[in-house]
Amino acid sequence: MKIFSASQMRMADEVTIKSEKISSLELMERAASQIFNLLHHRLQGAQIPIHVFCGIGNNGGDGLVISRLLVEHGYNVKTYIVNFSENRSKDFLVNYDRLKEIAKEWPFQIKSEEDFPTVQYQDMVIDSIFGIGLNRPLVPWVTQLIKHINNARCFTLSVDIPSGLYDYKKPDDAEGVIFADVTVTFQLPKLVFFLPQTGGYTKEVEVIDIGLDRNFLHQTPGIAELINKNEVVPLYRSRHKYSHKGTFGHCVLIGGSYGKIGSMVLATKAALKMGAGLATAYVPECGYEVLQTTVPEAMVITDSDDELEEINLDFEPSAVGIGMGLGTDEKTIKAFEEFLKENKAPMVIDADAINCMAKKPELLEHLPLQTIITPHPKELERLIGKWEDDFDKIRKAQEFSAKYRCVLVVKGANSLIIYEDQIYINNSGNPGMATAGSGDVLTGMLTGLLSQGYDPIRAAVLGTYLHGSAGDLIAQKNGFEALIAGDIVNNIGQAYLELFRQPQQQEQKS
Ligand SMILES: NC(=O)C1=CN([C@@H]2O[C@H](COP(=O)(O)OP(=O)(O)OC[C@H]3O[C@@H](n4cnc5c(N)ncnc54)[C@H](OP(=O)(O)O)[C@@H]3O)[C@@H](O)[C@H]2O)[C@@H](O)CC1
Ligand SMILES: [K+]
Repeated sequence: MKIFSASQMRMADEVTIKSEKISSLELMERAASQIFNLLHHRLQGAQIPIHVFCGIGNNGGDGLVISRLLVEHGYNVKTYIVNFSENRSKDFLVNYDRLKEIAKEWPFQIKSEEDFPTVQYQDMVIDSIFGIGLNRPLVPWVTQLIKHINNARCFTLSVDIPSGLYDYKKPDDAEGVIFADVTVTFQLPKLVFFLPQTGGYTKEVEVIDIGLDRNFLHQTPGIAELINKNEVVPLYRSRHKYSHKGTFGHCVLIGGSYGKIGSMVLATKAALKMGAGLATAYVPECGYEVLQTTVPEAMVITDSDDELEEINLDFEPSAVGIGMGLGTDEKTIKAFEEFLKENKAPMVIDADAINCMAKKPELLEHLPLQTIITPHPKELERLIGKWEDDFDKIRKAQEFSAKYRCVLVVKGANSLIIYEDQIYINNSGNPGMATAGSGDVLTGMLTGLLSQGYDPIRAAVLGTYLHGSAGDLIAQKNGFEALIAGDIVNNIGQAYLELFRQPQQQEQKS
């Protein structure tokens, strides 16, 4: 599913108004009535106090429509106008008058802290203060109002985006943003819902289709693509009856050092479980017996005793995964450099191989085109330097990717796959996957896909999704805490099957 910027959303709005020959007011009515329907369906007329906080722009206008419909259906509603500006939008004003016509109680004006209403824990709040139009810091009393609403800790529904969130940078005050239980957002999800610094402002996201112009949505490239099942199914390549193990390549996993051979066991097994035809593990001598015993399907080549000092392969691999438990000893860096100069096969670079490159950036010059690099945030920082906020991080990662023509898989709650100006946001996975060895499994999985001839961007997107999906299958059975990396490997088969099990519901998960 595409993600648009605020200006693209505004453009979609305008195009729809022209192509459908409807007014912006009608579009607002259509969008906001859908939120009302959702609420009505769940509340079934319950008489809990509902506080609707409306700004003075179109997000506020949406709030006024919801208020009116709630009043018309006999709900216990209080409407507030948050007067942060005199510049009221046209459609706000029309809906303001419409509400006044039918409501017994006129909207209450909030102009300063003295006007703040009491909101109780058992009440409900509809947050329609700011939408995607927020473009500068809030005046202090509006920040206070947001904190006042948050303090009530009552059920809060944000319209389109939690108020106080920009769609292009982190908030000025981390506490000056509505903490929403659910955000009902129009037509397409917003990037902020999936980034570590801002994703936590809403527990759930529901995307509602408000019928914006299909052609425009289809033809306009988004700023990012959210990856759910629907997006990855077309990436899967089915197998032919007459294929043989040579068809699926012979990959090599390189890494391991004394005490860190387990990472290689996980990665090697994962590559095979993903469908690589053959896999060789290249490890120091100390890893030989461990690998032969725990992954009998793999072949093993060994180097010196406790860490790698040389990488000499006696075959041309179809793909390489390197870095798990590798260490960053000078001799290992040298071996890695020599290997990079020789190697032509597609690669996945992880963990200590990333740290080796951070120590010796010249290594980056030798990467094969579209090498996949899979850093966690600390490793990423070693590659691209510090960032201001998540948006700056993405920009810097894009520049890095363009400079070295590499695919970055930035690991996190929603891993980002970045290739030059393309951004994919993985939407599978869960907090249980923040566990030792989870990254080693991912590297093995991506190597397994490259081995079968998947191109690197497809491999990165499909592999990251399946990794998260395998984790989700475990969490459904065992919960988050007991999830360990070996279970992810064991569920790769189920994750493949899950791709084709049932069509996905039109529902978003944040
Ligand atoms: N896209 C669609 O298809 C549809 C969109 N719809 C809805 O429209 C919403 C966007 O509405 P919006 O553009 O009127 O902006 P909104 O967020 O209400 O802000 C209001 C104005 O406040 C101002 N302002 C900004 N920052 C400020 C600050 N710190 N302190 C004070 N003032 C500040 C700024 O105006 P400025 O003063 O800069 O001229 C801004 O314009 C969207 O989220 C969705 O809910 C639906 O109705 C239908 C379909
Ligand atoms: K809002």
